[in-house]
Amino acid sequence: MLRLEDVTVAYGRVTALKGVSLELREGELVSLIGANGAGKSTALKTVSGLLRPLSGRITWDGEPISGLLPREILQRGIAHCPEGRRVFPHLSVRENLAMGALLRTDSAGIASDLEAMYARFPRLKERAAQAAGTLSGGEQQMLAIARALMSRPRLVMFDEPSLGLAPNIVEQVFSIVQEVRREGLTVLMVEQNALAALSLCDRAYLMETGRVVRAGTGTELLESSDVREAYLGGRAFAA
Ligand SMILES: Nc1ncnc2c1ncn2[C@@H]1O[C@H](COP(=O)(O)OP(=O)(O)OP(=O)(O)O)[C@@H](O)[C@H]1O
Repeated sequence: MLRLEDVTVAYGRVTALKGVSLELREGELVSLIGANGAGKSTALKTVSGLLRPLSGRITWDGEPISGLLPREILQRGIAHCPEGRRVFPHLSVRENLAMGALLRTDSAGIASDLEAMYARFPRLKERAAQAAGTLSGGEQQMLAIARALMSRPRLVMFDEPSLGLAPNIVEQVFSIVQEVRREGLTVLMVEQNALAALSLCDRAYLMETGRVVRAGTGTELLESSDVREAYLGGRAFAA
């Protein structure tokens, strides 16, 4: 469905992705893990058109998409739920959700999706008229997820959805990620919480300094001694 082949991306003289190749099949939940600065967020930003690769190819259903504008990528069904939520703080919850549907023209569909989001996230319904910047961190994360889903994507990319949230909220966020996937969406998730990311996913890629250094099923990576040492504090994984 999505394929990156030998993708290189630089910020000026800093090369953040050095020939990254990875793929997602329809309906999969794929995690991207690795230390700070490994290039995980850069990979997502490149897929969503915020950054342009210096070289390499990105294809979506076999069609090249590198070089397209972010809105063109969104129109093709790829939504990005960015790190740090990035809700529009001065807009209301409802307006933030509407922004997610900005490129859609099916007003009846938008209205019914809005109701579906309110049913899934009752807290957002209660706070529909409230400025998004006044929501708690957990509520803002729910809003960022709902906003991404309002575009009716086929692929949704979550960048560090659990970052800075209380443990009970983290659990909720991960259960939403799983729910979204069960509903048939394909998910690409960047996570610092490697244990959770590997436990939830079908497959995962481990990145180090701009390269993919390991790929496999979540279980394979959980069981690999170097992943355990580096990311799980050496703890054995009890299934
Ligand atoms: N706007 C930028 N300008 C210059 N260098 C950048 C910029 N954004 C990221 N980088 C560099 O690119 C590299 C990869 O960063 P990236 O944010 O993709 O890593 P990451 O794996 O997502 O890490 P984190 O978990 O800390 O977000 C890092 O060395 C980082 O310093």
